[in-house]
Amino acid sequence: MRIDVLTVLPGLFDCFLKEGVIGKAISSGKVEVKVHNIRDFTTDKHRVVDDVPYGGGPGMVLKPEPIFRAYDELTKEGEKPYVLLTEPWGEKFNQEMAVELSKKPRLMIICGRYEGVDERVKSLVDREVSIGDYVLTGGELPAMVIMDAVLRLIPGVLGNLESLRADSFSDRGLLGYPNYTRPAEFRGMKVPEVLLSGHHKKIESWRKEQSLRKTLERRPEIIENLKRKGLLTKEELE
Ligand SMILES: Nc1cc(-c2ccc3ccn(Cc4ccccc4)c3c2)n[nH]1
Repeated sequence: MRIDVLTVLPGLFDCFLKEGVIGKAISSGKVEVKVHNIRDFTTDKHRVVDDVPYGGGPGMVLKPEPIFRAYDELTKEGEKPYVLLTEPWGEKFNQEMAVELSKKPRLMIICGRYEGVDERVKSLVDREVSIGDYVLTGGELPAMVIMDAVLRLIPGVLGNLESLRADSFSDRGLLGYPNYTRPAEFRGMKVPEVLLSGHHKKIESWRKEQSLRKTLERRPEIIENLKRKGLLTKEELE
């Protein structure tokens, strides 16, 4: 997969693209992520990317020209990207959308700043995406959240963990099961016996039951959603 990011703050992505699972996926060439400074697509001496809003009002708006110039330049050759615009009030990002986006060969993520982008930029956009009902200062963190959730789903990015997670609950949006590691008892808190039993079938069913129970308690709508889509097995429904 290739992702092109358009932003006026490219430096925000430096650590994200170097560290951890994402950093390894990029350095190994499993995925390609290019961050482009919108300012590099201006033509004036002062490299202006924003302007005051028509009709008055506070703050500044990102001008359409530099963004369109970047889009034209970056789509001259190769497959057309599926274009996302991060927005405070876009479609809510979730695991289902992450799975869908992970199947696209190429993404472009336009990151707004200030009061947002000129409305005409949305003629380039396939999906306006919000990462939650809270207001951030710009679209870069949402872009990193989306890339993190999408890139970890690319085959080979999670390495050998991926196969072990083949039927991963989290990819159906179920909440995770409790994790424990040594010591077996810590400040009087013991690790559940089943996890020390070495009985893999029992451990697997305990974990599945924990995940379903936690999801039913905290996010019953996820269970209803999976039931409606027929994505819960018969034994999971019992
Ligand atoms: N989930 C989520 C996404 C964003 C987001 C995304 C892009 C931009 C571009 C500018 N801002 C700041 C802004 C604040 C208020 C009104 C309009 C714009 C952004 C915020 N906030 N929260």
